[in-house]
Amino acid sequence: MSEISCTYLVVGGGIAGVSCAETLVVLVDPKDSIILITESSLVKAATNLVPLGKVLTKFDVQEKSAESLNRNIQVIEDQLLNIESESHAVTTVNGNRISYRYLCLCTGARPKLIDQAKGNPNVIGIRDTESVQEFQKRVKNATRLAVVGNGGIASELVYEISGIEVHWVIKDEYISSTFVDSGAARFFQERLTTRGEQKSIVKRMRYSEETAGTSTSSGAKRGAALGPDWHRTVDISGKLENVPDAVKIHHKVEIEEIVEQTDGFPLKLRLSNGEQIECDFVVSATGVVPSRNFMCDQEFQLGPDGGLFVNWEMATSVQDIYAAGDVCYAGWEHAPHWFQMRLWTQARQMGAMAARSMAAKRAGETIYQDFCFEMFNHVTQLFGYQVVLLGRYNGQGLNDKYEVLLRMTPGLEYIKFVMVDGRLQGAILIGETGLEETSENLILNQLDLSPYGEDLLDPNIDIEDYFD
Ligand SMILES: Cc1cc2nc3c(=O)[nH]c(=O)nc-3n(C[C@H](O)[C@H](O)[C@H](O)COP(=O)(O)OP(=O)(O)OC[C@H]3O[C@@H](n4cnc5c(N)ncnc54)[C@H](O)[C@@H]3O)c2cc1C
Ligand SMILES: NC(=O)C1=CN([C@@H]2O[C@H](COP(=O)(O)OP(=O)(O)OC[C@H]3O[C@@H](n4cnc5c(N)ncnc54)[C@H](OP(=O)(O)O)[C@@H]3O)[C@@H](O)[C@H]2O)C=CC1
Repeated sequence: MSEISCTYLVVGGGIAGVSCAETLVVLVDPKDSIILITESSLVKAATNLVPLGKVLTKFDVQEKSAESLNRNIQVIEDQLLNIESESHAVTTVNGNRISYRYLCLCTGARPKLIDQAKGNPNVIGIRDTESVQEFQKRVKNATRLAVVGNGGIASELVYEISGIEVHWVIKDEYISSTFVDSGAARFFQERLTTRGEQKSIVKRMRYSEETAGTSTSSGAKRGAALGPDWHRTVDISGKLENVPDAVKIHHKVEIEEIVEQTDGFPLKLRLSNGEQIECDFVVSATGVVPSRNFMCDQEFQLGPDGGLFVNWEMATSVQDIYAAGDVCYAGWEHAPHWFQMRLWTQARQMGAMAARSMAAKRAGETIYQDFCFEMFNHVTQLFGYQVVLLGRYNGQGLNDKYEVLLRMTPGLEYIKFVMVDGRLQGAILIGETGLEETSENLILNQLDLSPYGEDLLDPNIDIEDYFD
């Protein structure tokens, strides 16, 4: 067993771990050592940061070789096995024992498959390179796919996939409910009837796992969650040449049972409305569970979702151990317009916050929570549109006691303001609206907008000029 020691030990080569290690490089005394344990030779890093406002930042997620990280970060390709918190040390799968002063756990999450899957190999989740390769292998020989779930992965997948019949099974009345309301869903849905057209082309320099080699001693290609354009860098088309373009959406139903068949399609899904779908396989895009795949001599306090409970400093309940990204549960009292969602926007912000907290603790300094936790902020791409989500964009936590101001130009933009007592609480901005910074300001400063009434979104009034 090799004995190694360091000041800061970060576990996980995803956005949270890399953001934590890179922030430490900037903050800490160069005499203090930083080790990053990553399961894969490829890590995820945020690049091309473009600020769209005070907190809102658009960025790319790039997969890069772990060796290309700052040279003050010592990278060890390995897997965390056990934490001896009393003696401030960890042991790993490859037989290393690493002593630390501060430890930050950024081990991410894994797909939460529907209970009805019951270990059926034809029900799969999508998370990392390994799982997407499995998906690719199946889709190549398939003619009919069922997708269950109504969040990020399902929304991306049904739009991007081609050459295969798609049945999309959702519990809700409208599509993409994790991110948008029914109005925006209608705005998006037209894109599902024109699948294959209007898709933007993304070009990006990318290492491939094959060229960079595999990582863990087991040779498994495990790693961080996929990047934003994963579906454009791998071929995800089925074998059909002529498929009806429209995705068949099954609204307000759930899968009750999955039956294996020996004739025809390998699976038959019984839905809660009595309908049945026969298909080759199912993608269960039904959320994630935090990856606590290591042992510890002390029990961690957990959140209701099984994540490591952290306070605003990203400190867990175990001394000198911090956590960031998908593995953690944000256990502090949130600002009125912030809530946790497992996104790389938050993974990056939490990783940096954990680094600041550990560095401050070491230096005996007082710090405050980063401003980005004042307001939920997320920029993404859905159905070929830029989507910006700010504050309580879907009226989350407002107990249906809010008003909505809407402006929509089909095929161009969808703007929704969520208002309470004339004050802006959240916004959905789809398309190139140019309203990101103004909306952010209006949520943060809680200006009384009632005098403007519906004129606030009048296309003839330039509210950007008015309020900036
Ligand atoms: C298909 C897909 C598309 C997505 N698209 C978007 C999007 O468009 N926008 C967005 O904001 N978010 C998106 N997300 C979510 C986003 O990817 C995650 O929220 C984010 O990557 C979380 O980062 P993380 O660093 O916490 O975890 P991860 O990226 O999962 O990284 C965790 C790392 O820890 C390593 N690890 C785990 N256990 C151990 C161990 N015991 N020892 C050592 N290392 C370990 C893993 O190998 C991995 O490298 C998407 C997710 C998926 C799956
Ligand atoms: N563009 C982006 O920002 C993207 C973000 N992501 C992120 O990656 C992670 C994984 O994505 P994804 O798996 O889509 O998770 P999400 O959390 O985005 O969505 C999960 C969806 O599955 C539904 N669901 C949960 N359980 C069941 C069930 N048993 N039967 C039917 N539906 C169910 C949820 O409904 P309900 O909410 O009602 O429980 C929700 O609609 C998430 O953290 C997501 O935010 C992924 C892709 C793109």
